[in-house]
Amino acid sequence: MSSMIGNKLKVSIFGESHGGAIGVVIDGLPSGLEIDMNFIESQMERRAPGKDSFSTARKESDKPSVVSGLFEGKTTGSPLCAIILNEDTRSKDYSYLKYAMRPGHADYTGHVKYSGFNDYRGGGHFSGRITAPLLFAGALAMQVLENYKGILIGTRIKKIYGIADNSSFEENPETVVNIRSMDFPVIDQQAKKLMQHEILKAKEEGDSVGGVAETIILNIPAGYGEPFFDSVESKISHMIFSIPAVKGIEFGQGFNITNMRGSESNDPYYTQEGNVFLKSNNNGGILGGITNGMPVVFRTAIKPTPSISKLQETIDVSTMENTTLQVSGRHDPCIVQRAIPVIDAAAALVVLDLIMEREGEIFFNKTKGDI
Ligand SMILES: Cc1cc2nc3c(=O)[nH]c(=O)nc-3n(C[C@H](O)[C@H](O)[C@H](O)COP(=O)(O)O)c2cc1C
Ligand SMILES: C=C(O[C@@H]1CC(C(=O)O)=C[C@@H](OP(=O)(O)O)[C@H]1O)C(=O)O
Repeated sequence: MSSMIGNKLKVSIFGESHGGAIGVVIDGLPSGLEIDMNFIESQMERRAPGKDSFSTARKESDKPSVVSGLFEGKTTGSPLCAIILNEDTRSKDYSYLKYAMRPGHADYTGHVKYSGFNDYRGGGHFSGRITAPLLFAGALAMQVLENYKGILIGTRIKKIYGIADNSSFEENPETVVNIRSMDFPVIDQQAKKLMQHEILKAKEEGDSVGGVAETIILNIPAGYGEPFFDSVESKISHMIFSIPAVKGIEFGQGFNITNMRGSESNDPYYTQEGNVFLKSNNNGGILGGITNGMPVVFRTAIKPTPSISKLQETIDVSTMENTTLQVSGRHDPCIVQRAIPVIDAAAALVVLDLIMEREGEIFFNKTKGDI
């Protein structure tokens, strides 16, 4: 199993949904970075389960406890470890799921790979719950990026089950920061109502829906990225595909760029007072795997929640017979709104790693001004 990601900034996550706790170890953080735990907690609250009728009924406080690497509000330079307790497990919901494989979840693939020794309760290490420690690490990275580099990240819901928010996601600091304060971050309020209606309708019918999230990374300077294999797109995609339920990612115009001619898709350059700008951003802020100074824009496709109470066909791996299954228990009828802060955080980890690859600690020492 590979539970570690990052080059200079290494993040390792651990735990299972129904175990004692889940957590994260962040290795490679420079010492002396000021960390505001209130900011991290506010991001974790955005993801926490059990808040409303659009999400799972499992209630977790998701209050992180830092056990190392932080002293008097500043990083010490040693591995920073945070733990989040699992307080509201109800493992009996999974008693019949030891052998009956949920279609769409990782039950069968996990069973095969780990020879049936995997903790299947609550999806174990495959659970969306494991995004809580990832979010902790990413929220820490987000505030370091904001405070030391002015880089801002925000994600909105672009689409839920065919209902699209067609208003533009303005590439400016106000929009990107404001979107983070919304519980259900849709810009067009009419579209928001229709999306919420679709979620509740699916829930009533014992079903689920998915959708698309759109992310903007603002104020990222030109020149970051390590082609060939550590291009910015590759690193972001690697990270985003680690989030359970993600099934696609596109940058800039994405697949739509194939409907354009080169004369339309090329982003023209111009210069003003010695600085270089681009007139459009069809390439999503990345060329040759390197940032070009425009906002990095990407969209993430999130599938409908696999655990649904509609009758489904499956197999029983103990008898190797065909069977049927209706999943009960507490599940998100839609994952998109809860994945939004996780995507912000995951993107922040990639950007911070890219900066550290290029600038190392010099960047922090320079900007801290105390060394
Ligand atoms: C925040 C979040 C919440 C999730 N909630 C649920 C859930 O309640 N029920 C469920 O079956 N899957 C849920 N998932 C998705 C599954 O964990 C995921 O589909 C499963 O691990 C299989 O991985 P894959 O879809 O990436 O192939 C959630 C994912 C995330 C990121
Ligand atoms: C607990 C969380 O979400 C869980 C993600 C999840 C899954 O299969 O991914 C299944 C459900 O777990 P349980 O059956 O234990 O309630 C969700 O509630 C969380 O995100 O913190």
